[in-house]
Amino acid sequence: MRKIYILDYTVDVDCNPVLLATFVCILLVLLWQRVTSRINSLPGPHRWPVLGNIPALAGSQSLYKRLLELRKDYGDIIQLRMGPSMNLVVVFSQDLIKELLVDNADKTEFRPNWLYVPDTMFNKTGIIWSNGKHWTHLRKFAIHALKDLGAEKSNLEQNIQVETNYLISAMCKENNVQMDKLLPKAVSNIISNIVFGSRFEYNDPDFEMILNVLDYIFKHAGLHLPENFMPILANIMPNSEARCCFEEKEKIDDYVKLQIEKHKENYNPSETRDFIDIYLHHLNNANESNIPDKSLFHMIFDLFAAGSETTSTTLLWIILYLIKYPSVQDLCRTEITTVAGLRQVSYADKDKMPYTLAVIDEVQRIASIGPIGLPRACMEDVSISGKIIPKHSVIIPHFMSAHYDEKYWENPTEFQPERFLTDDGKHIKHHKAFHPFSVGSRTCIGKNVAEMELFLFTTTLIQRCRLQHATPYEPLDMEGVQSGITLLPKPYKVRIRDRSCSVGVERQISIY
Ligand code: HEM
Repeated sequence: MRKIYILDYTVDVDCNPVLLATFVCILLVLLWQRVTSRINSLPGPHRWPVLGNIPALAGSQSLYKRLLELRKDYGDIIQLRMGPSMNLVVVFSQDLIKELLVDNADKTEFRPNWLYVPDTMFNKTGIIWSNGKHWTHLRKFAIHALKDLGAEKSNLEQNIQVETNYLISAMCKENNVQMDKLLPKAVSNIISNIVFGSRFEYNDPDFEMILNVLDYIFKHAGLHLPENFMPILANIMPNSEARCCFEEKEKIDDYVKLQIEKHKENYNPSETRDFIDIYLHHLNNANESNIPDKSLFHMIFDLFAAGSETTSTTLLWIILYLIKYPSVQDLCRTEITTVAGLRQVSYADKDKMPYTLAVIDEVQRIASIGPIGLPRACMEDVSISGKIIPKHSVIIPHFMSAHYDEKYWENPTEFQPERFLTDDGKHIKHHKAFHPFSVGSRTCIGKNVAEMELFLFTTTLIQRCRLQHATPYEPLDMEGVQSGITLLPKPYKVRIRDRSCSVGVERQISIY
């Protein structure tokens, strides 16, 4: 036995060098945790050695809910340690989220590109997961390209109208259609039109593959994956979900590469078919392009990843609320048919349909499909409400807490579309604490596209179909399940009556 002196600790240990080294390592980790927990004084649950607070979050199916439970104990800014060294700060309530993302936008607009899973998948080069000048260039480019392609003009509108017609005929064609499989197809076809200049048939095997991969990634690549905090697990865990995500994504990568090559082969500088053409024009025209070639490839994945699942999940929630509140559905239908009769609804009609818009907004608020935002990071200390969020923290704005903030919303747990209407009921009222598309310098670039899709899909569906709960003896569960990134409604069944057909064909659709 020998005496060992480490700082102020004195210990007797056996001289076996392996045991000695292990012992010293553990001691250093404990000391490190003790020192850093004193420096960082934000409240949070007890941290375990090495694992930190991973056990506090593990097993919780819905991360957003677990965080709300922790809020009750630790307040509106909580700090968690993920693994041995990653600091995670969760911020609740409208006032604090505004202070964080708007007042401190320049300090909190970063993505934490040390989070292993998204960092490996997005490779720091797309819009979603890049930072600095590269991100600014790509974001600007994509916003302009979406505008040029008609995100605010008739091109996009026509594509959405065509797709709503395909969707409704697919819904009404057979019994027991699975809506959670059909809606992502309709919505992804809008992105496909933007990016590739064409839509897919719903049974196209490439399309099925793209959607399956996106679905897998959305369900599995959330912040909850332990590989994010301990990358080594991706190599040693036999069924590492992170590794499966990387393998799945390669399938989309191969498809996108092929499409870019095809576009290059029949490229015509005087024609603009889609996003890929705009990019090729940019490469041809710029003397010195600030956007590297591989970025196109990553931007395309970003648009599919960010624009498909989010929109289709919102539509699943809208249908759920319409069957839960048939009188709301009737009011929408009266408004829609008064304005448009049986003709195709256009986006210009929206100014005359404030109630229907208010219903869409209220569903986005109450369902909060992105209950917690995509992770941000601060590259320097940020002070909010007198508390310091330490440099290099991963920051999570809890958007659902803003959507239910009693300071800004009366009876926030109640579904009240009228709260989004002006007193005379003729216009939409804007609310400070409403952030379905986030706030600050990193807000969603697809907001205009998404709003047009939500309006045209919802109005056309209500205009053409009567939607009813197919199993009214079973209560509808309005609480969602967080599936990776988004909050999905629990399974429900809808009876759908096609109003455009005089005999009124009835079908049943399911949302699993
Ligand atoms: C209802 C549908 C949608 C919702 C709820 C939604 C919501 C969001 C949210 C919450 C963010 C995170 C912003 C942040 O970090 O603070 C985001 C980012 C983003 N969204 Fe959307 N989105 C939707 C549709 C779309 C569509 C249709 C597109 C593409 C056409 C799109 C493209 C993007 C991109 C590229 C980003 C990353 C922005 C950046 O990091 O700079 N989104 N979206």
